[in-house]
Order: sequence, then structure tokens, then C-alpha cells
Amino acid sequence: MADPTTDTLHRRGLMFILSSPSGAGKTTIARKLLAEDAEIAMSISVTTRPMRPGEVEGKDYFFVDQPTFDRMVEENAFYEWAHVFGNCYGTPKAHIRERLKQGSDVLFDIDWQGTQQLHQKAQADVVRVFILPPSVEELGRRLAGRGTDSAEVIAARMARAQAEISHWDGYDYVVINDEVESCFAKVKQILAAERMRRTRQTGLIDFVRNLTRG
Ligand SMILES: Nc1nc2c(ncn2[C@@H]2O[C@H](COP(=O)(O)OP(=O)(O)O)[C@@H](O)[C@H]2O)c(=O)[nH]1
Ligand SMILES: Nc1ncnc2c1ncn2[C@@H]1O[C@H](COP(=O)(O)OP(=O)(O)O)[C@@H](O)[C@H]1O
Repeated sequence: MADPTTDTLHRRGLMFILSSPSGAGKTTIARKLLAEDAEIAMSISVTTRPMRPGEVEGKDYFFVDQPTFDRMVEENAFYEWAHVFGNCYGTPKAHIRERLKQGSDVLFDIDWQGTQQLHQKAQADVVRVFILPPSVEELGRRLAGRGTDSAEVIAARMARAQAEISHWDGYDYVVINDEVESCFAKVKQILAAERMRRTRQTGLIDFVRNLTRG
């Protein structure tokens, strides 16, 4: 999708983070964004969690065993990594810096721990969005309705939801995912406004210099 706000001047890409308690809908929102906005690409995480039915290696995650993950940690291959639900998840460094320099954005589906780490490392480039479910009951219905996890896994995710929600104030924006389309519209508005931030529009310096010359 062409964005008239960013077509004319060069800008630096941003790191757009979507977090939520499991089941609130961040994957749904992320997929919609990727499908309609060519300026943003997904950061594909590495995980030791087993692949779910329908997931694709290298598209949803890079699925690795624990020794491989540990080796990547030792080799400093991750921007950040964390333990979530008894598995390891990490953001590989490869390609991200290059994309940002070229003015393309990177979308992250990571938890609050990863968000804190990325924010500490790259504050100016990071935009943090937290997605909340409209209620705990609805969260339970969504996790069950997704049909990808066992009853035990769902119970564990529900138990963790309260702890995850408690990190809501570590985010720049909080959006309630009641109805998908209206939540998606809000997320797009946030992205559009953040792309226009003066500090990201590196082309502005020359533009203003030209305007004010003579
Ligand atoms: N810190 C961190 N968290 C991640 C990463 N990748 C995924 N996560 C988080 O790990 C949690 C579990 O993800 P997943 O197993 O795909 O379950 P889902 O969120 O229920 O679909 C979610 O909160 C993700 O945002 C990563 O690279 N780093
Ligand atoms: N606004 C919504 N209303 C109803 N169902 C939703 C909504 N958003 C997402 N879902 C459904 O809820 C389930 C969990 O969503 P998902 O995007 O996988 O969550 P997350 O990535 O946060 O774990 C999926 O089956 C999805 O289709």
C-alpha cells in the first residue's frame, strides 16, 4: 500500500512491536497488517516450541532444538530472547538493522520481556503496542476456539494472562481487540502517525534547508 505521508521524504524504519496475552489477537492483527502494507515485514523469531498444525517453518517461526538455540545465544545471534511458557523464543539480528536504514519497518510479535530489551537497546526506533481482550471470558473462548492447543496448554496460557496484562503500562499504546476491524484500524492509525514523527523523517533536514535558503 503506498503511503502518501512517507513517499516524498526519506525516513528511518521503525520497530513496531505488538504484544498481548496469548489469544487476544496479535497474530490476527499482524497478519492483516502484513497483507496490506508492503512497507512492513515480519521479524521471524526462533523458538524451541513445537510447531502447531498450519504453521510454516521460516514463516511463523524458525523451529530449532534447545542445543541449537543455546548455541545461537552464545554466538550473540539474538537482539533479545526470553523464556515463555517453558520454551525459548528469540529475535535474530540478521537483516533488521539493514531494513531500518533503508526506511522499511519491522513488525515484532514478542512478549513484554522482549519488548523491554528492545526498548533498552533501540529506544528511538521502537513503537510498543499492547493488545487487550475485551474480557477474560472472551480470551478463554478465543484460545479454545483457535483449536491449536491442548486443554492443559490453554489453562497454562489463561493462568499467565493476568501476569502478562500487568505489564500493560510498559507500552506506548494499548488497544482493546473487541471487534477485529476496528482494532486493526486503530493499529494502522498508530503506525501511520509514528511514521510521520519528525525524528524519523531523516529527509526533512535537507528539505527544510532548501525551503529556508535565500
Ligand atoms: N521475547 C520474545 N517473545 C516472543 C518471541 N517470539 C514470540 N514471542 C512471544 O511468545 C509468546 C508465545 O508465542 P506463541 O507460542 O506463538 O503463542 P501465541 O502468542 O499464543 O500464538 C507470545 O507472547 C509471543 O509474543 C521472541 O522472539 N522474543
Ligand atoms: N476481535 C476478535 N473477535 C473474535 N475472535 C478473534 C478476534 N481477534 C482474534 N480472534 C480469534 O481468536 C483466536 C486467537 O487469536 P490470535 O491472533 O491467534 O491471538 P494471539 O496471537 O494473541 O495468541 C484466533 O482463533 C482468532 O481468529
